[in-house]
Amino acid sequence: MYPFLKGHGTENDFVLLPDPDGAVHGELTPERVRALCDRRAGIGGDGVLRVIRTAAVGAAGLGQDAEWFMDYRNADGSVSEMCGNGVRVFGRHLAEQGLVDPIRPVPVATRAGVKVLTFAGGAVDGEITVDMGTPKVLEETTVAVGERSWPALHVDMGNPHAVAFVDDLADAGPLLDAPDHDPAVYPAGVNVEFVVRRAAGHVAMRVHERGSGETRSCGTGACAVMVASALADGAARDTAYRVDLPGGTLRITWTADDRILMSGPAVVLAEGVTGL
Ligand SMILES: N[C@@H](CCC[C@H](N)C(=O)O)C(=O)O
Repeated sequence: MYPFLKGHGTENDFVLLPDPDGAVHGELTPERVRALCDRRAGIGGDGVLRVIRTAAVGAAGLGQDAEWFMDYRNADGSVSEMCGNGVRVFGRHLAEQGLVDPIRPVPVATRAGVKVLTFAGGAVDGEITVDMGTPKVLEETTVAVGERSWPALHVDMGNPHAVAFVDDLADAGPLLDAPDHDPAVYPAGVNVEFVVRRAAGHVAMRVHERGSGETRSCGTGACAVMVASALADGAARDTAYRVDLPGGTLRITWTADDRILMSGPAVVLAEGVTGL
């Protein structure tokens, strides 16, 4: 038996595995991740966040100036570079356990580099803002669902995203199957976002996540959507957008010095032990 917690950020939900010194899990296998994320036979989640000290990971280049490393896995057991909702939940867990001080900025190492978290008013249960770094805007591509296809913009937020503007979010249909994309452009797969405009500086989206299927929210996806929307609106840099998702709302700011800040809630709602 080993400890776990359950948390979510705008209903993008995760199983957290405290493993500070890397002694609990050893190699976290895809089979175990799938068992934990199973919504009927497991705890259930869109992904797993292993909470491990950077020093225990032993890999160079993860950001040795951050004490903690977010080891993120998708529900299908695959590894991803980054999870925007997950890193807020990860930070809240560390702060609630007294492992970091929420009064100060908290650096967290990820496979996409160090992300710095700020807790509004130093409170663990308030809004958390993540400095997501500089977005990379890459090529125009296409995504397709069934017979329909849309032009899309390839935005890299540390992990890959294809953002497509649609007339109606229902147009994207039930996103039960992975949208088709060009494997030459996305050799490691892609997260696909469908977006509609609501008002100036306000959009709504649905997402099909690589490795997890349709989820209620995706933090890196909301950042990619904001970048694509701001570029399309000619409003890039020094601007803020509200992004509505099925599971809640995130506020995304593109700063004058080309960084993306994502603000939203994080909840840790249960803890226990499991033998899965
Ligand atoms: N839900 C996450 C993204 C998780 C990783 C993604 N599915 C991928 O494979 O890149 C978020 O909030 O950013």
